[in-house]
Amino acid sequence: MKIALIGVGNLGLSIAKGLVDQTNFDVEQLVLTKRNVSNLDGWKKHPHVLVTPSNIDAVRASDIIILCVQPSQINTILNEIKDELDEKRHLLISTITGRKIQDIADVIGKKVAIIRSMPNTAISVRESMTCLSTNANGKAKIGLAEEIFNAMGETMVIDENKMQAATVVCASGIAFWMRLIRATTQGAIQLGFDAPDAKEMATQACLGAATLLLESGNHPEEEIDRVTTPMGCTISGLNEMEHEGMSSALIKGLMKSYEKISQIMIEK
Ligand SMILES: NC(=O)C1=CN([C@@H]2O[C@H](COP(=O)(O)OP(=O)(O)OC[C@H]3O[C@@H](n4cnc5c(N)ncnc54)[C@H](O)[C@@H]3O)[C@@H](O)[C@H]2O)C=CC1
Ligand SMILES: O=C(O)[C@@H]1CCC=N1
Repeated sequence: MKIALIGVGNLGLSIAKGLVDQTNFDVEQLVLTKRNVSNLDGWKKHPHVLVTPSNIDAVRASDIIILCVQPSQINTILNEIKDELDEKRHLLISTITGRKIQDIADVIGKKVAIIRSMPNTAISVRESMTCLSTNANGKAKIGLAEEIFNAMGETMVIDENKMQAATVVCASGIAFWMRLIRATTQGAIQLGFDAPDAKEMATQACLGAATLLLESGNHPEEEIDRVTTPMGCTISGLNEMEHEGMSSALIKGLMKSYEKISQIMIEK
């Protein structure tokens, strides 16, 4: 595959790392673009990686173009590359929050296959939960998008009208989990562990909980029932957390993030 990543910032770099480390398919060429490429020098040592400030050169050299710029930057990029896009050759994959497939199609004015994706930065370690949507023009290439993102985690094809919700749960979601891990780390330090040990304990406990749910297929509450010994310490702690609004705070946070995406959608 010949892939271009347009705008390699936080997410683009994570995808680049995931792509060069995955072993499911060959990346014949990976082109990375950014306005100022000076801090991408390390990537030049990778075989098959090309670094350039030219989005047009990247499109010319690639079949699959992954757009990773901020929502406010996307129209500038689309106007810059649209004349180079070929309806038969190119697959355009957007990671842009709050920008619909139709918004992109309207700017480029061609029937290029467009797929909207929502990965998270754990794509760098091939553990992303990536949601994908497409419209009629992209249908034939959804399998290709699944192949790409399945090599770097799990994928789910969803209706585009659920993409905002998926952004909050899966992409913002890993930040929410990390904040919970940090809070657990702080608690463990207060209980006497040094910071590195506290972080390792909190992180592995989190990984264990997630793996248990994924592998068993059980509902979280079923597994919680196995941990909460009657009159024990776990239920005392859990109930105290609920009195302080833990579940409510998380749900309210998800709703607030969702509302913010609606605002980003208006600010085109
Ligand atoms: N950061 C994350 O965890 C996730 C981000 N997203 C979406 O991905 C997109 C990028 O987000 P981030 O990586 O966080 O932003 P970022 O600001 O870190 O990266 C954007 C990059 O685009 C580059 N850029 C700007 N104008 C350019 C141009 N004309 N040509 C080439 N490169 C240009 C910037 O230099 C920067 O490196 C956003 O639309 C965001 O909503 C989606 C899922 C997760
Ligand atoms: O915070 C943001 O707007 C982007 C989208 C999801 C993760 N980062």
